[in-house]
Amino acid sequence: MKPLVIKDVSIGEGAPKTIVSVMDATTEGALATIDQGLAAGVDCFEWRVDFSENVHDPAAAAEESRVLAQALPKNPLLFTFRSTSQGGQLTIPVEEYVALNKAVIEAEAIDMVDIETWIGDAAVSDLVACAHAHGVAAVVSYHNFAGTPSKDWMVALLTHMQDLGADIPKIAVMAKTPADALELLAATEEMARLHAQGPLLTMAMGRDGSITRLAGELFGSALTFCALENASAPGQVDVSQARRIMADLHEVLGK
Ligand SMILES: O=C1C[C@@](O)(C(=O)O)C[C@@H](O)[C@@H]1O
Repeated sequence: MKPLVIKDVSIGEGAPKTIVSVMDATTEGALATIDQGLAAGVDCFEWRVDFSENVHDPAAAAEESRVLAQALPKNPLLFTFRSTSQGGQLTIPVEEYVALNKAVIEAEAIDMVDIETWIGDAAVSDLVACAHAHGVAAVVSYHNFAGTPSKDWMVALLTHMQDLGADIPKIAVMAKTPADALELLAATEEMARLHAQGPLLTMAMGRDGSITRLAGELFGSALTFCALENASAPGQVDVSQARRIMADLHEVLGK
């Protein structure tokens, strides 16, 4: 598996890299969150545009992406519109979703873009091609808040995302039992060992899934979403605690 190097961060090498969500309505608020994250040693930032006052204005969102990227000369910036069914704040028609993502990609300020699978393979491929044409890495994502599908189903989905051109295939499922966490880890391990061409991003949400957010170095998940002040999904671990635990695990694994 080849690491994905973006700015000063090598994703897929060593301990998983931390990422926190920026969930502010205004640019000033987002910049303050980024400052707070940088001070806490966060590696990557996810701008959750579904919280932004610019969400219905692609040109304003593109401009905001430039301002946020300027605050991050060394750390990757992921752009995400998260739909309601996937755990986000609102839902927009696919055409509006594609137009918003294209406007921000074409501004060439962001480093990665999150593309939700529910929009369908044709729209996913269209956005992946647009991202690659502008030097932006594609994270193709799937969320399931109802439960954890079988290992084989998750491996098939991760493989399909990769076939669609994803630089980072990503799945988040809900763990209701510790066995669900094991299922997600087994899918991640199998995908990493047999099929992955680059880094993966997988997690089980909820209290019983938290362990999957910390153990990625061994099982094959290269990035982990953490809580800065507020969590953006259930089961996220505080970023300082996650960094400590993952640094300790990295040391143990190196022995
Ligand atoms: O896709 C993800 C992962 C996530 O849902 C989590 O479970 O940590 C949090 C979201 O902000 C992010 O967009």
